[in-house]
Amino acid sequence: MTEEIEKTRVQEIAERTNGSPPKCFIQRESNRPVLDASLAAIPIIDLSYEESKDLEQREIEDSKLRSASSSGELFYVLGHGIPTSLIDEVRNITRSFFNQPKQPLKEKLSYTSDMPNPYFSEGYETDVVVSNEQILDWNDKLLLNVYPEEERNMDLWPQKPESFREVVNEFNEKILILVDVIFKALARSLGLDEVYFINNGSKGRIPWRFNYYPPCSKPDLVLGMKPHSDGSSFTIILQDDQVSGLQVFNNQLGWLNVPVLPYALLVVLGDEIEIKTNGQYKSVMHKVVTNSEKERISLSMFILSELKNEIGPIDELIEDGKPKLYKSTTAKDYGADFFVKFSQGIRPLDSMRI
Ligand SMILES: O=C(O)CCC(=O)C(=O)O
Ligand SMILES: [Fe+2]
Repeated sequence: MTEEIEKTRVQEIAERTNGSPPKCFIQRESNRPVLDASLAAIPIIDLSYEESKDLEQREIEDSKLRSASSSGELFYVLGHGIPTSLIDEVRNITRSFFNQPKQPLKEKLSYTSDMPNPYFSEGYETDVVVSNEQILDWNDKLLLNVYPEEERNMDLWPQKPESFREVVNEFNEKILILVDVIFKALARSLGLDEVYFINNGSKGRIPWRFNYYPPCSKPDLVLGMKPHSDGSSFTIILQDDQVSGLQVFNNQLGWLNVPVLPYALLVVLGDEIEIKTNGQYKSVMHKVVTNSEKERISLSMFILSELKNEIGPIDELIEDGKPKLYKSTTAKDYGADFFVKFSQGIRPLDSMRI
């Protein structure tokens, strides 16, 4: 089955088996999800103050950001200036690519790359199988390098729905602005020059991952996505507007369900920011659970450094005799390491600690 999965997709298996997961998807007992976990209290940061002259309110929002980031919480952002109609369109093209109206598997498989990219796989994919012991995630994804434009591989961009490319371009323009706003707020909240991250290549690449989780008849035994933290500085996630599934790990309370907030965007800090801030800000552990009733979609946009850049603790943040807690590496080497470890459920960040 693990070999077969490379030629088919979870959606097809789910349809063939009526949502009943084959053995390679069944989690070991210790990793099985708690589906009725409590709801996480997610901070909501209003970005509309970021570019305004109301510095007092901006400081309030920055301190919420500082508090969430240093305690390993994810947060929602509102006041992001992206029209709700565009957000709806992004969800529509995502559903439409995977499922509505039903797209033949063969057509979708034509967007699978035959040249694997060691830093970030591209195209219509499911879990990369690196070992026979591996337990697979119950999801399919479409990965596209959206930014910078020179790195786009247009052969892998769906022709259907017809509006796909236009909607991605329009959303990308808004996301690029939002990324700057978030980077500035992060830098300010750390006491760094506002443009620190923007000017040193932290906004180097932004691959997008459209995720599709089919209904699963055994949600208590299977995971939509295994526990992980992202390799990015941060990831912006557009969640399904109706179906929840994302869970976040809280040190005191364990795994918690992330509530749906339809027109807010979720920000999840990743490994790059934890390394750069020498652990002051935390990369967030999260996973996805499935359900037996409804399919679920999401879109993750990973904000990653330029490949040639060094990722290591920032000098200004290790002054005052603070010890360096993380090694330095290049974004290229970290990406390659991440790619191999992610599929095996190993956290690459652990080998960066000194
Ligand atoms: O589906 C989600 O809500 C989260 C997906 C995720 O964690 C990822 O793409 O890295
Ligand atoms: Fe993630």
